[in-house]
Amino acid sequence: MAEFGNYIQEVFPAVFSSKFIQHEIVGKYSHLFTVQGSDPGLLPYMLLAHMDVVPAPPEGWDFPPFSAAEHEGFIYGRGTLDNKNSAIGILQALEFLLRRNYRPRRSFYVGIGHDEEVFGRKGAMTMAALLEARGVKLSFLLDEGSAILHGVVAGVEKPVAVIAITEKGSITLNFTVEKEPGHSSFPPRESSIGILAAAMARLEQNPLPSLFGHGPELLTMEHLASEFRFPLNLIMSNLWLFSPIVSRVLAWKPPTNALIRTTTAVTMFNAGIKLNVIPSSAKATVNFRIHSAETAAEVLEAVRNTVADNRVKIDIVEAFDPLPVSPWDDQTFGVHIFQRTILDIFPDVDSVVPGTCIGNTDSRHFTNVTKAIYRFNPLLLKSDDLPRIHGLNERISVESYEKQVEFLFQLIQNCDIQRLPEPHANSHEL
Ligand SMILES: CCCCCCCC/C=C\CCCCCCCC(=O)NCC(=O)O
Ligand SMILES: [Zn+2]
Ligand SMILES: [Zn+2]
Repeated sequence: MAEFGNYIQEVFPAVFSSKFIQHEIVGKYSHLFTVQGSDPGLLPYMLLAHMDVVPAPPEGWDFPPFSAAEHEGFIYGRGTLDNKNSAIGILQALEFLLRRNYRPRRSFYVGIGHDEEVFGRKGAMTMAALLEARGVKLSFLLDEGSAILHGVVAGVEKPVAVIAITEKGSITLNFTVEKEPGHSSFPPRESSIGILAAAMARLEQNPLPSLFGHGPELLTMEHLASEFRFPLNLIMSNLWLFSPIVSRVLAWKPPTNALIRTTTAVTMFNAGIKLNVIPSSAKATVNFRIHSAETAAEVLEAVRNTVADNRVKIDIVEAFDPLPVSPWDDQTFGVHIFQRTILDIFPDVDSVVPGTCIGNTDSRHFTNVTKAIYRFNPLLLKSDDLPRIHGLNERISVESYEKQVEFLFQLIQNCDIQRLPEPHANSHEL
């Protein structure tokens, strides 16, 4: 982490030597930049990213996950999509602007967290507390969490920019079964492993119900309606009638299933120490991502009812409710800026629609400094790209990275325009 700090100082000299940029190290390794605009009357905004990554076992990768190998126009490596692309992309865009002697009118903050993948407690939380203590109010905050999607939603053929206006809640539970250990030659009828495995199977086989129509996914589908061909466009425009069918279609694929319900993911399972010893305990961890219309307490209650076995002890690792919904209308400065900048840099994007971030981001710690939190990575993602995030062969194309830098370069300048002209393509809707 410290080395990364040295690296950015070396490769972005204009950022680190600018008279109007203050750089602070927060929570030991995170970076907070305050870019002082020339007009102090304008409300500042914030660009957020993170430098930490999830682990990457080398097996199964075409190129070593920490090599940044370039092959056929793609850079392979853990973090290329989540979220070194934003961390480096923001600084790269700022460096380019400074080298052209650009002085922003509107102040802004750049936050690069170092512990997003472990809840952002030291990085993002401390940066947010610092801003709050300084009395900062942001006009908007932009973080990772959604993208330009192409071929991800069944029936939508053109690329659509989905800007997440909220993110799901989360509850992680540890499940433990304790039993008397002993010799495997005279085993008990049920082992701790068998009891726990059965409980996990019940959780997987009884997913939480679809809540389609009770959260912001309804808004997403309404905004996407015109992207579907006949008769799907009619169906999407009349969700009051067709929502049960739409809900079933969305449930087919994991990324859209995640939009309509609280998801259940068994992520860790441990038991046993030797082949001829009955294990004394078995442990599992399950991560639930909570739909906007549900709370962590409700999910816990539903889980207890499904497990329905007192021998399975349940402990909460972490829990938080879904995040508030940010404004989505063309009077909102950030929304206007995103729409305009997407039109400038991605002319093939057919619609800009509000969505839900199905994962969690550092932005959730900033609710006290702004109500306008948006999660959007200016990257084109196809269905085949989604499993690479936290998975194998994570990669970004050189072209996509360049586009990301262009988007940020343009966004910073668009934020300084006194009165943004009307967007030039009226097929794009908000
Ligand atoms: C009509 C919209 C369909 C939505 C389909 C899903 C689109 C997926 C787009 C982007 C990928 C989501 C990544 C979420 C970012 C999460 C960052 C992260 O890893 N945080 C930690 C965590 O959540 O555990
Ligand atoms: Zn991330
Ligand atoms: Zn991640």
